Amino acid sequence: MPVGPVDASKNPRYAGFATFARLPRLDQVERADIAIVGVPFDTGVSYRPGARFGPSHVRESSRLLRPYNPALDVSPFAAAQVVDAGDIAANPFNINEALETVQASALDLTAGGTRLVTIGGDHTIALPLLRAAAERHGPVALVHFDAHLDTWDTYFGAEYTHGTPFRRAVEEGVLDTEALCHVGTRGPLYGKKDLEEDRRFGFGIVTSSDVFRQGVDEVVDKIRQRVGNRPVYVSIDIDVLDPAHAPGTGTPEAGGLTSRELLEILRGFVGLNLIGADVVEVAPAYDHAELTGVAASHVAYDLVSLLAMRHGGQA
Ligand SMILES: N=C(N)NCCCC(=O)O
Ligand SMILES: [Zn+2]
Ligand SMILES: [Zn+2]
Repeated sequence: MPVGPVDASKNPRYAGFATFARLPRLDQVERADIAIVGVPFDTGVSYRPGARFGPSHVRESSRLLRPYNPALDVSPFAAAQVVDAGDIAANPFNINEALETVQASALDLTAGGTRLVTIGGDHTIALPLLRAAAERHGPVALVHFDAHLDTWDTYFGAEYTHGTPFRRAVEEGVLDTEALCHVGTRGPLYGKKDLEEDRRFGFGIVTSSDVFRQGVDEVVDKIRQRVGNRPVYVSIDIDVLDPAHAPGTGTPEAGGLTSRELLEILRGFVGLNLIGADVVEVAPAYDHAELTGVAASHVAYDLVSLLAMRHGGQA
């Protein structure tokens, strides 16, 4: 029997230490099927800093999560042993070293087959997480939810930033270039070339406007066709949501998805071969009333649910 969260009917949910969803810590259980891990790192940002405080904010905002997920008909914390593995201590003054630490820690945590849902941190951290995923599964498919492409080349000559992880990932061969998709893209670019290069790397794009005009079902069909049954990693930059739904982020763009649209698309992923995921770019200093924290915690909860369904043989 998995060790579940603290019972909110016996211990008020606002009391005690904030682990994700009030789950046990990794060191309190014998083994974990799914682990939430934080990466408080934001040295890769190009605009507002503060995503280093994302993991603790998302944990605080996850206290109200309940054990049964009706949208997916699963009790994720009963179907699998889910834990909070704490934070990876990434060096804030040396990006290369931070990337190595994140990659090594992700490999460590997944050694016994544990699946990871990582809370950022800025988007730079997707690169070492994808490197670790590829070491375990070979080049992986990617569904990338974001206002931005994040396939730019360099900023101020720097290769490893939050605007460049997926270009580096393609160059390094950790992605399956037959099965790459951005979802929610919008906003001004540096030039048309950004889109041409992105297409050359193999990405398909479902823009934020496509989600609005075509609707969730058609978008889910397109993504599923592209991914098939390949091992797939899902990377969610919270700025894929409209700033009205997620103001607490570093590079906000108008015209984004609603949290309902994002959750509905994720719920269309039942049966995909999901091997890991992240939720990044939550910067609490710009949040209001935990809007962004709550959105991110619910998105992480649905990702955990999808992984738990696979673990429990439900999907
Ligand atoms: N990954 C995020 N959130 N933003 C990338 C923005 C890159 C830029 O400043 O052009
Ligand atoms: Zn973004
Ligand atoms: Zn991003």
